Amino acid sequence: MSGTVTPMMAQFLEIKADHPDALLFYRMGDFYELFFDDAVVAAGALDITLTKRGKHLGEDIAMCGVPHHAAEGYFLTLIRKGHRVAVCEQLESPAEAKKRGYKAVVKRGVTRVVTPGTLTEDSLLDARRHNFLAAYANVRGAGALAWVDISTGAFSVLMCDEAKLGPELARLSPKEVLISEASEGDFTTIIADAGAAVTVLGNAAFDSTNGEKRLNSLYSVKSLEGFGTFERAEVAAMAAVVEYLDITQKGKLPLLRPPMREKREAAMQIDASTRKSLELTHGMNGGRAGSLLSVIDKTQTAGGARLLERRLSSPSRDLSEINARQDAVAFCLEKGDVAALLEDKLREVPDLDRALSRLSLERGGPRDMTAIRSAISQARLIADALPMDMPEALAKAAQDLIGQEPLLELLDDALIAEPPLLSRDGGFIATGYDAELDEFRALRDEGRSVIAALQSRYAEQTEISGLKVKHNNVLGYFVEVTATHSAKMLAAPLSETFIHRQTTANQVRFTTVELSELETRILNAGGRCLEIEKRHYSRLSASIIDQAPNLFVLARALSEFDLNAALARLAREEGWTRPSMTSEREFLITGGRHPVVEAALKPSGTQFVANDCNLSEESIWLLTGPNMAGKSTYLRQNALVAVLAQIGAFVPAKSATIGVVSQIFSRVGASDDLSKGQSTFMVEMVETAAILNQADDRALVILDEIGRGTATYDGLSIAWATLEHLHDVNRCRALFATHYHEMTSLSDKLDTVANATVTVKEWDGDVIFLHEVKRGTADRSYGVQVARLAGLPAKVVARAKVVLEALEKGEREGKQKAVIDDLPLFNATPAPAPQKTAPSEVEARLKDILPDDLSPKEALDLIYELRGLVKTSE
Ligand SMILES: Nc1ncnc2c1ncn2[C@@H]1O[C@H](COP(=O)(O)OP(=O)(O)OP(=O)(O)O)[C@@H](O)[C@H]1O
Repeated sequence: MSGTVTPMMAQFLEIKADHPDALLFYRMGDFYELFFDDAVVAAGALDITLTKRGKHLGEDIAMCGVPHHAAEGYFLTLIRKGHRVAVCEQLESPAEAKKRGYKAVVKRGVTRVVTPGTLTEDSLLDARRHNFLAAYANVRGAGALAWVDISTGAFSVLMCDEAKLGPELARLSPKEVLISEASEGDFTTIIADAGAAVTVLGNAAFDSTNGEKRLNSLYSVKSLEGFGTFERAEVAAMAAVVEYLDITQKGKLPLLRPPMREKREAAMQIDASTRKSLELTHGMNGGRAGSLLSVIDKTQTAGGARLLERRLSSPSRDLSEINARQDAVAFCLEKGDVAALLEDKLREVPDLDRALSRLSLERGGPRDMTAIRSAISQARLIADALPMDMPEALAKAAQDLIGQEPLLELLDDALIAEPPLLSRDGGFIATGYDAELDEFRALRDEGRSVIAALQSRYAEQTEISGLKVKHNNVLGYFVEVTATHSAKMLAAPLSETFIHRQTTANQVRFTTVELSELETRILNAGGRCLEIEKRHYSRLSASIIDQAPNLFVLARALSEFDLNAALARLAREEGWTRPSMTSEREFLITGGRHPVVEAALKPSGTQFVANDCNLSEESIWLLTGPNMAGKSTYLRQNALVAVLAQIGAFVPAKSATIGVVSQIFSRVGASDDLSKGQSTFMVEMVETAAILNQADDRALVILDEIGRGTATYDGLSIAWATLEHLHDVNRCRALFATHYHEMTSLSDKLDTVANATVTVKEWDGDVIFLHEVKRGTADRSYGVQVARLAGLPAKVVARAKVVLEALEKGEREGKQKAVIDDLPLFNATPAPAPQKTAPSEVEARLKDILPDDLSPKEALDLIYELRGLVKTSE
């Protein structure tokens, strides 16, 4: 048999051939099975047992499987590990297949390809984050990036040249990026660096002419002009996204909203490394923890949380937009009762966007419909409770909250309060909605009580009290008695009513004409109920999808209210203030704080020390100060204040006046990028170069210890020249922290450079950090003292002090090298460990004395006594 291929295996191989790059989950009854190499890979990745099933061309076929009801979790694990999954379902029942012939194989086909960018299930998604699928297209040198969140339908596109691709991907953090075969080599690294999966599509998917046709038919328009004027590259990128959705969703396209054309000039520019170092939406470990987002997110709904993430990823630089957003937050803050009511109602709002998209992909259920119902009804309640005089942004959103009353009424009438998850088993349509359905339901349910009545009648008639009417899938309904009653049942007169069906070891089973008729009626009623409910489900689904564009707008309005109420709560709870925004180049912050560091200090009861910053007059501050004093914290807190101000939030400060910031650059801390073959110093220089080449006069630049990764004089020279360049060429606002005290003299030469320092106190040889930023320069670095606090062995600290003193003396006298040569050699023998000795006689005697009780005479006597003791021990 080794050379033959079973019909089922032939079917498997045919389907697999169409999906070579995905793990094929092949449905067999209640399981998904994987075969051959797929099985080996999946068993390893999922840590499940690898078995064998038959042979193919003489070789064992490797196999593993997972139960279908638990499959989602396995999909997620595989996707997280970088795999793609093709889900192959049975397209007919085994009974249907049998009709075609005894050996016919059940028809199967791939219904969906699960990839990182195309997830829709709540269980596979983080509700509070977007899950973007992006495509990058390049048409005759012009680049464009399109991205979609298929779980919400939001679709955007942006002209984006190659140099800007990295920063844009860092902003969006998509899960998957599509590129064409032709550009495969060029962008793979940039995409992988952004943490996204790279998916390569044939060049045809990026064809802009066919793409335009595809998009026109998707949106049922003659031309895309109604949505904006799109460049060829933009059309190509959008078309690739749509093509890919078509492939992975097997023709069931999600509800895509009309594409939004983003303009780069509208948003504050933040590059990838700045985003990372400021930890805006992701902490250092890549998750939400430790990020600014995690500290400021007080939203009640998943949609609100996603809107906040979106805003924080691209703060605005449009003054009127920023002011309008701040007006909305200020309103919620002033009208505390309105905000409280909003929050109260919003708490009940489910994830409308995602429910809607699941319904459109036919992956939804009755609970998605009730989610939509309760979102609409909460929106209505909110709209009714809102006052008339609201700021523009809220007034506009309030209008979008209403208008869905007919749909609400329909869903209210049609659906029960708490329906089941799946539509498959029915039971979600409300009683009284459809008279025919109610009738069949009564018959179905009544059938059960009729069966019970029949059972007691038969028990009486046969005088067999243990007689039961049961049901199984083979016989349907049947009468069952134990074998002891078999003779009685098989003889007249009972045999005239009870027709023998089956004898098992202990039981005998019968049917009756009456029972068969009843069975048919009951079964039909159940089937009819399901049929009717299914029809209603499709109708309701269509009514909802018909309203999808308006529902997306409604969802957006709810998110807007949520976000503003949340930002107001944040301002109230944390005592934040409204920044005053201008179109000039001011930057004046009093009592500024770092929200994340402050939150981290809170549990220990440590007070965060607030600090001022004024770049309005001298636009560059050169900050010196000891290690650990709080320089990096100070630098970042000022950048974060600017970011928060421009998303429309209030800021952690007593007061703030900020001229709108166009770009933020932050070069803080150092890390190797060994994957790119770059050393710490190299990474630092690449990032510094980017800043010096790009920062404009409205930028805010933060540079922390530039040049520390190389020899002292090289580092100092680079830092010096960098500062001069920022001052002369970039003319931006900047905070520059350094340990090179020599640089403080630059403030005398450059008119807009000021010196500032973070203060410390020295106490008994130790440093005490005051974390206060003042104008002026630091006198020393205190590096050695800080090292001591870190637990460096005492001997090393002592030695370091000696070397430091010698070096400082040498520098003063201009003969550094000679002094180093003169230093006594480091004594490498370890210091003897301090020994614990028993107290001496003198110490023991002293311990017993109470000095206050001694008269002068007794004290003198004691001295003689002690002296005597010392003598004896000598
Ligand atoms: N304003 C502040 N108020 C209270 N604590 C602060 C403040 N600023 C910083 N700290 C505390 O001091 C620690 C060190 O701060 P930071 O890393 O900013 O110092 P640094 O001067 O940049 O140090 P280094 O020069 O060694 O990099 C912080 O983790 C925080 O706990």
